[in-house]
Amino acid sequence: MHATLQLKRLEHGKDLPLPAYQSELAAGLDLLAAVDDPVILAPGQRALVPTGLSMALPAGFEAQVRPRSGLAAKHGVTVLNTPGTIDADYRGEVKVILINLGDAPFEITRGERIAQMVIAPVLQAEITEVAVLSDTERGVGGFGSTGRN
Ligand SMILES: O=c1ccn([C@H]2C[C@H](O)[C@@H](COP(=O)(O)OP(=O)(O)OP(=O)(O)O)O2)c(=O)[nH]1
Ligand SMILES: [Mg+2]
Repeated sequence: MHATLQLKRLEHGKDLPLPAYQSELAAGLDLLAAVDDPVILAPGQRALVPTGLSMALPAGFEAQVRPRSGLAAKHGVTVLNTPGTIDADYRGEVKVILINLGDAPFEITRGERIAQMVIAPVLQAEITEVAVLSDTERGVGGFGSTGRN
């Protein structure tokens, strides 16, 4: 599937490279921290980190902001609201909500790759209210209901 992603570098991100796929078939585009000064995340602390980017996704697509496994495995740093949702009609700055679940302070420096963004198709469903739902074998069972005797 082909889609064009329009990216705009904001004033405070003009010197940072545009996100790029890091390998031929990479799913994610790395997002960089557009912080001026380093930000120290204490254990348990979170921060809304600017990327210096705004964008226009094609209609019918979203961008998902996801953690980088390296930061998670090495430092316990992840994206709090993963997967973050960027709507196709959002024109504000893309920001990343990072949280430090590790046990040491983590320093976010300018230009560091803090998260990745995956472009994915979305379906906007037509909503219709009903009084009765169709019967199924599963019915109301969930939360570990299958495979029991
Ligand atoms: O990790 C994220 C998640 C969201 N956004 C931006 C793009 C998205 O289109 C907008 C709204 O996100 P969301 O719908 O998740 O937040 P909300 O709390 O429901 O805010 P709103 O009422 O603005 O929809 O915020 C980001 O920059 N980063
Ligand atoms: Mg919302």
